[in-house]
Amino acid sequence: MSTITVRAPASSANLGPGFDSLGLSLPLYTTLRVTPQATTEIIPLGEALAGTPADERNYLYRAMQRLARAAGRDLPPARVEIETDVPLARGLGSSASALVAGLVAANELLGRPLDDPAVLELAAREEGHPDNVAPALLGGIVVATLDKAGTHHVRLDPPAHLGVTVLIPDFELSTEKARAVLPREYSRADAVHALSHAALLTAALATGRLDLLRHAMQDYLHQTWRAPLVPGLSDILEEATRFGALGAALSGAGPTVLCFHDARHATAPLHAYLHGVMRRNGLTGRTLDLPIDPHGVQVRRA
Ligand SMILES: Nc1ncnc2c1ncn2[C@@H]1O[C@H](COP(=O)(O)OP(=O)(O)OP(=O)(O)O)[C@@H](O)[C@H]1O
Ligand SMILES: N[C@@H](CCO)C(=O)O
Repeated sequence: MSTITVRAPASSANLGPGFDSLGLSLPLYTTLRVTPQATTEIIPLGEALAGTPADERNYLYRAMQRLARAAGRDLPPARVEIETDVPLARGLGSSASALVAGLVAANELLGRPLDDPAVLELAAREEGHPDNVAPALLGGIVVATLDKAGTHHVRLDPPAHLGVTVLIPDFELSTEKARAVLPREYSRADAVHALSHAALLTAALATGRLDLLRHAMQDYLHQTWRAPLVPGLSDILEEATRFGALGAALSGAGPTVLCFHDARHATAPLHAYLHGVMRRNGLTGRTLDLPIDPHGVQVRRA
């Protein structure tokens, strides 16, 4: 019986002002191996998934069932192995990566009853916003909307030389908690600030205007409210460009912080600065340089 292997990448959403609408794909992966067999077995592998259910309550398995339901089909029994190197609840789209892996694996298992736009829409509705699931599916940088009319998106190839440095602190922050601190209403001035900066950022990324990132990534819609949950965030947003960052933002709902850098230049000063911020705030964590993943979700049959 052939095994379907699905590898869905991590992602960084918002990029500052693109709240719930802009994200990019990063090369850390959730991997799902599905082998049809007589009974269903769900096997989370590795320390990172030690606390996740090894039964039908598992988030990826529920995603598989969700797709089968949307397709009006029953999920055949299978051995389902799950691995991930996306850190959970850190603002790197672990839930979107898991959701996309589950939906795509079930779609493959069932002979692709849903086309790609339908899988994207299902993923965006399940997650509640498209800014992690769209880059996890499509790779690159994606700007996407989700409304009554469904999802609409444009995928951008990353500009040449654009690299990412992430600071991943050693503590979890659930998206639910980080959304609960946001105000219900905003002023017109805040709305204009947000949409003008998101529009400028999208145009800057589309045209390779890396010089505009610093200004275009300014955001008061969510980062201001979330800063108390992420020690050091305000300093990094203010100071990181002095150490080689092209711009900085809270990654998704945090606590990871993303800095863009020019991949032609050394990033050692930026890493030293970010570690210094962690030390000053009594935090531990790691920093990583990553390219933007151009591929999105990948499927292999063996
Ligand atoms: N591979 C996985 N297996 C089981 N559950 C997972 C897996 N990946 C993520 N999850 C679930 O998703 C939760 C994290 O989702 P959450 O939306 O809070 O953060 P995130 O997706 O990592 O970050 P963000 O949405 O800010 O980018 C985990 O606590 C866990 O319940
Ligand atoms: N746009 C989402 C991403 C995290 O899931 C947020 O910032 O809450």
